[in-house]
Amino acid sequence: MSLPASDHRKQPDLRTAADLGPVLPLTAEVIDDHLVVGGVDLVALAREQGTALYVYDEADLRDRMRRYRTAFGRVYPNSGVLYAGKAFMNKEVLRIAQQEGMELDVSGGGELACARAVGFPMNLVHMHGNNKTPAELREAIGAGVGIIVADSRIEVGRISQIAGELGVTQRIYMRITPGVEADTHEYIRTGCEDSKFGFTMQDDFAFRCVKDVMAFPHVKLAGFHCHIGSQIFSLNPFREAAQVMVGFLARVRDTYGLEVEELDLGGGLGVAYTAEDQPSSIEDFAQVVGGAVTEFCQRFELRPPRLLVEPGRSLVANAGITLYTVGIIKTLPDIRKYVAVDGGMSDNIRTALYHADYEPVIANKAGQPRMQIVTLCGKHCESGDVVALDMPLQQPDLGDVVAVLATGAYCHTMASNYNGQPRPAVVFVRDGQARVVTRRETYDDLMRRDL
Ligand SMILES: Cc1ncc(COP(=O)(O)O)c(C=O)c1O
Ligand SMILES: N[C@@H](CCCC[NH3+])C(=O)O
Repeated sequence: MSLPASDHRKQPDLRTAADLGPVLPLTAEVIDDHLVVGGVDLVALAREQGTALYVYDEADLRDRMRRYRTAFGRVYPNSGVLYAGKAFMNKEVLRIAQQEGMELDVSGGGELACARAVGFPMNLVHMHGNNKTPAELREAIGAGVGIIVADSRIEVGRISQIAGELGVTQRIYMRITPGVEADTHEYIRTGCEDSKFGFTMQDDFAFRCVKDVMAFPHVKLAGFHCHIGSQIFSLNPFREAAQVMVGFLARVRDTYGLEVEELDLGGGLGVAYTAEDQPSSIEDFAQVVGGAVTEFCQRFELRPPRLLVEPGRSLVANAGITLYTVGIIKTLPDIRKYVAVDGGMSDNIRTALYHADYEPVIANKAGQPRMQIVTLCGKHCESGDVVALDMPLQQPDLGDVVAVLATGAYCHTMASNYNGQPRPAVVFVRDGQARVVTRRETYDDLMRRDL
C-alpha cells in the first residue's frame, strides 16, 4: 500500500502552537519555546519518562465533566451524564469521573472490572455491547449494575434468565436505531438502519418487541436508548433523534400503558482535531438535546423522563497529547517528507483506520511557526502507519519532541502491541506536577500470557 499523493497545495502554517485554540488542552501554554501543560514542561517530561507517552491535562478533564453536568443541569434538571469509558479507560480517570459526579457507561466485562476495582458505585453503571457474552451479563447482573442496555430480543432473554438464576430483577433499556443519519465517518455512524447495533425501527420491529420485552419475568424495562454515531458536528441529528425517541416513548405509553422513567440519547458530540474544525460546544449540545426533549415531551404530552447522555470523546479527546521523539527524517523531493517517531499505529490507530487528522507540533520549538509540510509516520511495518498525513510542522531535527494534539480519545483504548511495541505510559499533569497513572508496558508484560 502507498499513501495518497502528498497534497502540495497545503500551505505552511504561520500559527504557533499557542494559536491552535480549541485543539489544545485547557492549561496549554508556550514558555521559552516549550509546550507546557498543567504547569509541566512537556519536553522535560518526555526526556524523564521516555516516549511515546500519553499526557493528560487533569484540569481539562475535570472542566469538561463539570461543564457537561452544569449545562445539562441547567437545561434539564432531571438529567445525568455518563462517561463513555471506551474513549479512555484507566483507574484514575474513573476516580476523577466519580469525583466529578459522572455516571459510567462500560462496554464489556473488562471495563466493568476496572469500574469495580475503583469502587465505582454499581448502580451508576450502565453496560453496553451488541453481543455481551453470557459470562459478561452474569458479571454485570451479579455486580448490581444499574442498567444493562439490551441490544436485541435474544439478549433480553439471556438477561432475564441470568437475573432469574441470581434471584434479581434487572433494570434494562432497549437500544433503538432511530434511523437518523449523522454526518460522520461511516465506520462510526451507528444510528442508521443498516447497523449491527440495537433494535431496528424498520417494519416497526422495535415497537413490536417492546411487548415481548415487557413480558420477560426478571427484567424491568426502565427506558430506551439510542446513539447515532460519533464525532458529529451538526446538532440537528441529535434533535431529530430526540424527536424520534420521544415519539416512540409516547407510543409505548399509549399502546402498552408503559411510561418509562428514562431516556438515554447516547454520546457523539464532535471535537476539534485540527485548527480548522469547528465542533459545537458542550453548552449548545445540552441546549439542543435538553431543549428538544422538553419540547417534544410537551408536544406528545409525555411526562419528561430522566434524560441521560453518554459522551466519551468530547470529555477526553482534547485533554490528551501524545509525545514522541523524532528518530528518522526522510526527504523525497517533490513527493513527501517523512518524519518518523517512536510510536505510531500501535498507540494511535485512528489515522490509519478513519483517515483522522491530527495537529503535530514540536514541543521544543512550540513558539515557532510550522513552515514545513510533513508526514509524521510511525515505526511499524506498514506503509499505512501514519499519525499525521501532510500536516504543517516546525523545521524538524533528530531528537525533537513531537506533541500530537487531541489524542485523548480512542488512542490509548485502541492501542496494540503490534511489532511487539510496549504500550505507552499515561501521565496526568496538574498544577506543575506529573504523575504516572498507567505505567509503560515492559517486554515481560508482552510475554506474561505465553506458556
Ligand atoms: C453506545 C455508545 N455510547 C456512547 C459512545 C460515546 O461516543 P462519543 O465518544 O462519540 O461521545 C459510543 C461511541 O460511539 C457508543 O457506542
Ligand atoms: N473508535 C472510534 C469511535 C467509536 C465509538 C464507539 N462507538 C473513534 O476512534 O473515533
